[in-house]
Parts: sequence; structure tokens; C-alpha cells
Amino acid sequence: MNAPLTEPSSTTTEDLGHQRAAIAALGHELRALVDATVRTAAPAEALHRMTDEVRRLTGRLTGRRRLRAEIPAVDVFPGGVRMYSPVTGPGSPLAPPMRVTPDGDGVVGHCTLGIAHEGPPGYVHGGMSAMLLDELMGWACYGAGTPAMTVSLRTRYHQPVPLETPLRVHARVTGTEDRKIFVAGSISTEQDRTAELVTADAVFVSPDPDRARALFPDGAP
Ligand SMILES: CCCCCCCC/C=C\CCCCCCCC(=O)SCCNC(=O)CCNC(=O)[C@H](O)C(C)(C)COP(=O)(O)OP(=O)(O)OC[C@H]1O[C@@H](n2cnc3c(N)ncnc32)[C@H](O)[C@@H]1OP(=O)(O)O
Repeated sequence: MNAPLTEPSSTTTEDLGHQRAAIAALGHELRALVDATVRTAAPAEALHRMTDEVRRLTGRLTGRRRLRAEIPAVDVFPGGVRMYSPVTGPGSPLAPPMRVTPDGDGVVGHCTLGIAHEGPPGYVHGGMSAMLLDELMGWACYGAGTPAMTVSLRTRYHQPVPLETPLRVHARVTGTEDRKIFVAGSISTEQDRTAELVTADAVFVSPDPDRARALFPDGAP
């Protein structure tokens, strides 16, 4: 019988590194499982056997469960580490995950999407493109020293975004007006950075400190 999986109690830097590596490793395998799941042509009996096995595995992830709005001990909020972000989180089976780095006066994100994120056959779901852009535009605000939340996001889809193709997402702050931050973003392929497949412009707002404390009681920016 396997021992139940529980969280470690101490949080030294070394432990944190090990914990993050373990979270990323599990996330990686779960993304592979998601990919295999949406590609398989296995017959019903095989799928039923798999379902039983997966249910058993899920039951083994025991221990304390994170509460809603609780910031995971492995995260740094709002400093940027979000292990379970559905866009950048290495621990999330939903995330590509997109890697974000500074780029000139903005930020750039790199990722490749598989058919789990398919919209039209062979191409990325438009909602997924909007999600990549929304996240990266949030990072652009954070990089500019003004963590903020999206109040408006407009996307324009010029050409379909191909699956299984390295993508480059770009975002930069174009202006500010009191607590409002204006941001522009785009998606291209790594191979042809000049062809903007999707472009976006957004308005973000930095909540005032009282509002931020009310929204994020576990760690207001
Ligand atoms: C402190 C935030 C920390 C965030 C996290 C940082 C982590 C950094 C680390 C790593 C980066 C990760 C990046 C992640 C990115 C993800 C992004 C998302 O998915 S965000 C989720 C979706 N967005 C919402 O759920 C917002 C819902 N909206 C609200 O809760 C409120 O609107 C809020 C708190 C944002 C602002 O509320 P008020 O009461 O403080 O502000 P009011 O007075 O309503 O508006 C301020 C100004 O903004 C304008 N405004 C409001 N909505 C607008 C709109 N839709 N379009 C244009 N302007 C708008 C208003 O007209 C006003 O302007 P006038 O002062 O009058 O000039």
C-alpha cells in the first residue's frame, strides 16, 4: 500500500526549491496525460479502465487542501511566482505553461499550444489567445511597477494561431492615467515575429490599497 502524499511542514529555501520542482514535475506529467487524453482513439473499455486508475490516483492526493483565496506557500505574491497559474504555472495541467521574461520596454511570453487548446481544427481557441494576452498584459503592468487587474480587453483576430508551433506573445504599457494603465499586446509565431496574428489592447486598474486588502486578504500587493 502506498503512503499518502502530504505537504512538508518546513519551508527552508532548499525545501521550497524541492517542492517547486516536484510541483512542476507533476504538472508536466499531468499535461502529458491531458494531451494523451484529447488525442486517444482507445476503445471504450480501455477508457473505462483508465478512468478507474485516474480516480484512484486522484484519491491519493491527500493532505490539507488549499482554501479559496489562500496564496500557496510556494508562491510569491505579487512578486511573480504563481505555481498554479492557468497560464504560466508549471504546476497547472491547464497551463501551456508560458515562460515570461522582460523584453525592452515590455514583456515577452513563449509557449507552444497543443490540441488541448484547440478551437478550429489545427488552430488555437480564441479564448486561449485572449487568456495568454490578458496574463501577459498583467505582467507588463507588474513589470512597470503597477500591479493591476483587467477592466477591459479587446482582441482582434487577424489570422488563425497555429497549434504545435512556438509562439511569441508580447505586451507593453502604452500609457497611464491615475490608476488606469493602458496596455497593448500581440501574438506571433517565433518564426515570423513580424506577422501579428492576434493584437489586443486593454485597460487595467490598480485597486486602491483598501480595495486590494479586501480583495486579497492573504497578501495584498
Ligand atoms: C492589485 C492587483 C494585483 C493583481 C495581481 C498582480 C499579480 C502580479 C504578478 C504577476 C502578474 C500576473 C498577471 C495576471 C493577470 C491576470 C489578469 C486578470 O485576470 S484580472 C481578473 C479580471 N478582472 C477583474 O476581475 C477586475 C474586476 N474589477 C474590479 O474588481 C474593479 O473594477 C477594480 C478593483 C479593478 C477597480 O475598482 P475601483 O473601485 O478601485 O476603481 P473604479 O473607480 O471602478 O475605476 C477606476 C478607473 O477605471 C475606470 N474603469 C473602470 N472600468 C473600466 C472599463 N471597463 N474600461 C475603461 N475604464 C474603466 C473608471 O472609469 C475609473 O476611471 P476614472 O477615475 O473615472 O477616470
